[in-house]
Amino acid sequence: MAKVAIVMGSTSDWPTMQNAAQMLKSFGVEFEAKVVSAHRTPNLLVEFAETAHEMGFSCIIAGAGGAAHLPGMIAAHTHLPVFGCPVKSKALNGIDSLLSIVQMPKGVAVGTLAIGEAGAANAGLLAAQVVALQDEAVRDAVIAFRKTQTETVLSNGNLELDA
Ligand SMILES: Nc1c(C(=O)O)ncn1[C@@H]1O[C@H](COP(=O)(O)O)[C@@H](O)[C@H]1O
Repeated sequence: MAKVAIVMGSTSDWPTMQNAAQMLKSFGVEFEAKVVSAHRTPNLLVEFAETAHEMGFSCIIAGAGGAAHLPGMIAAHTHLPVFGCPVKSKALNGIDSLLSIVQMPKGVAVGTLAIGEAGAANAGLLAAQVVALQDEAVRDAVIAFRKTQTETVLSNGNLELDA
């Protein structure tokens, strides 16, 4: 089965990026998660991105905060789809991360998600949808998830005042 890679700039991103991992796990999609940094481990980044397709990954989720060059640099070294997750930074609440990831130059694509946990979870969902193109069991799991979500919202009914 195709695997999904989750890479992040630091272990401090893991609480956010775990949301992507949990989403993949819920659909039965195999994943590997590790720290790779464009700034701190530049050689590892090139080695990882250049060989990711040989390792059986179907797409890559890359999360980083602050000067978040990781997703773009990964995308520069692979033909696999890359989903970028802006991690919420302490100083600028993730606006820096978002702007660093989203404004890629034409010709090198990163699909940018929302800042923080929701974005990371949606990156996991998108990656599962990529895997679902070739894998019926994952496709059925994604469809079931969406159906349950819709039913849950519809069953909420009318909202009442607390007091
Ligand atoms: N943005 C990047 C990159 C990169 O883009 O390569 N490498 C680490 N970082 C980010 O630095 C922040 C602080 O890292 P530390 O908590 O380790 O100091 C993290 O959010 C990480 O993603």
